[in-house]
Amino acid sequence: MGSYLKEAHIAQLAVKRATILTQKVALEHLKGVSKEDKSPVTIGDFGAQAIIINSVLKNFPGDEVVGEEDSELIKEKNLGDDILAHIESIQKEDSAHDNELGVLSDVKSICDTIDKGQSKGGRKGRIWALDPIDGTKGFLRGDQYAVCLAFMVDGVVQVGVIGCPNLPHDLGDPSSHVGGLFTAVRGVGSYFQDLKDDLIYPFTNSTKIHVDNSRALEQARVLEGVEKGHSSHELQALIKKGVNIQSKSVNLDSQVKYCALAKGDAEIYLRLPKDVKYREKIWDHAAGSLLVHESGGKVSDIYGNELDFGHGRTLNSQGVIASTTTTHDKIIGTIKSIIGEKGEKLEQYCK
Ligand SMILES: Nc1ncnc2c1ncn2[C@@H]1O[C@H](COP(=O)(O)O)[C@@H](OP(=O)(O)O)[C@H]1O
Ligand SMILES: [Mg+2]
Ligand SMILES: [Mg+2]
Ligand SMILES: [Mg+2]
Repeated sequence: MGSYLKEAHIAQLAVKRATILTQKVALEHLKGVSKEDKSPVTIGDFGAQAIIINSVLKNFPGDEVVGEEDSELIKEKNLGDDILAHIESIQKEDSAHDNELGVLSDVKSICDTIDKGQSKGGRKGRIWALDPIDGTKGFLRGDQYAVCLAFMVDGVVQVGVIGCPNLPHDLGDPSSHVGGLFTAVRGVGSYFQDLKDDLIYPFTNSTKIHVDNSRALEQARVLEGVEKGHSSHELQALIKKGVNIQSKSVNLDSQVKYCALAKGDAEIYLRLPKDVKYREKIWDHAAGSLLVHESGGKVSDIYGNELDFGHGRTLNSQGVIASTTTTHDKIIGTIKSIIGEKGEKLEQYCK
């Protein structure tokens, strides 16, 4: 099987166009509406999903898309004209790529395009997994968020592209430039480039990135989410204690955590379940997990099993541990020593 470089290039162009749209929304009006499950969604999520699905299906018309959002709230809350205005403004700015990405010019086609993201996923065929804004809560706070797109074949992620408009180039140096575009292609590697630089071909203007395996476990830099409802910070603290890591974690929203790990700015990303029944969405992890894999790291569920992206719209496993290869086994061993080999004691930490 060849490498999916054309898919990667279209994904990069589409993610970049969508990311710029989200930045404009962030500047102009940060307002969310509440979805059925009470989680927030914004004009930025809808606009980004429309742009990316339109671009993907223009180039690969037979493919399916598993996208997070649908158009119901656009109609209910009358958001269509606002979304259209943002899409038209970004298309005007990025018109050089209209031939490759296509354009959207009315509310009905925006809604129809967003609703093409309802694939059930699965183990067969060419399927894209899209999170138009991952970390919507971070986006609304003005913190980290990411635009995430993955391409899968027969349930295996082949390409992952993540736009991170607010991520410092060096996580340890807050004064460094912000804004990155991360790309992973299975068998080829993981790459980083400045979000503002031109995308001439997948890896022009970009740097190959690697995880940093040089630190001892006790010195490892740990990443966790910001939202206490999305992962168990209590269990994460116990695991850190168990492996003797004393430093404070860096809390970041979204898949920028995978990006920071992949480029060697951190060693461990802990995501322990807050709810034993919760199953992670594939769009929350598909792109990021390939990025870490291709940069030499390891990603698994909390028991050390590989994530299965062919199961459907969700994974059929609990939590995520992403880390350098040198630290992974010890973390999984420590988790099992706390929650039991099969998670017998997990429930007592999930309230
Ligand atoms: N109970 C839960 N457990 C784990 N993840 C959850 C969750 N409820 C929501 N999420 C997911 O957490 C994602 C954000 O991750 P993080 O906390 O690392 O920033 C959300 O993505 P969206 O913001 O795209 O909806 C959402 O899908
Ligand atoms: Mg959401
Ligand atoms: Mg998400
Ligand atoms: Mg989202």
